[in-house]
Amino acid sequence: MTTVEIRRLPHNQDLPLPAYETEGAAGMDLRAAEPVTLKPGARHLVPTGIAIALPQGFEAQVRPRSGLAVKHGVTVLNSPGTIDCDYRGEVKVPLINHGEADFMIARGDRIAQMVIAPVTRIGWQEVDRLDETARGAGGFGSSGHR
Ligand SMILES: O=c1ccn([C@H]2C[C@H](O)[C@@H](COP(=O)(O)OP(=O)(O)OP(=O)(O)O)O2)c(=O)[nH]1
Ligand SMILES: [Mg+2]
Repeated sequence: MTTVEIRRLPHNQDLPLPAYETEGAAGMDLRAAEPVTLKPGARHLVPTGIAIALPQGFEAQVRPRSGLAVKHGVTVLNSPGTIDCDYRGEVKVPLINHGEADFMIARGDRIAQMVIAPVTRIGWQEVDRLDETARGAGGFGSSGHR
């Protein structure tokens, strides 16, 4: 198992660290480090009270929790958010309330999830012509929808 350094920030000496909630969970749930009420249509950058140092070759993706989306219309605005491996600031979650009711977040609530994923970095080889394929330039529904 890969071990990753994590730091609790001064305003968070008490919240549980992000954790896998089940044995097969892909993501670790992130908790709000401060309470906030999201009015319908409102967005807010919610602090999580943690900072991490991912090893080179990894990223963390900040993704919505489906329960919040389905039940309340609350989702991660920039989903999937990208935490770069050289970022040492606080992990924050830009939430938006697409629902019709106020959404109350208490300190410690699980508001999103973070999936650690490998990253491939590439270099470009600029060319005048790309190889030919069956698809060619077809896209955006070119193959139909049935
Ligand atoms: O949901 C997110 C997305 C990003 N970040 C942090 C970590 C990431 O490494 C940094 C920059 O994110 P991104 O590259 O998506 O934002 P940007 O608008 O391109 O800012 P920058 O110019 O700082 O790269 O912000 C978060 O805490 N939460
Ligand atoms: Mg960026």
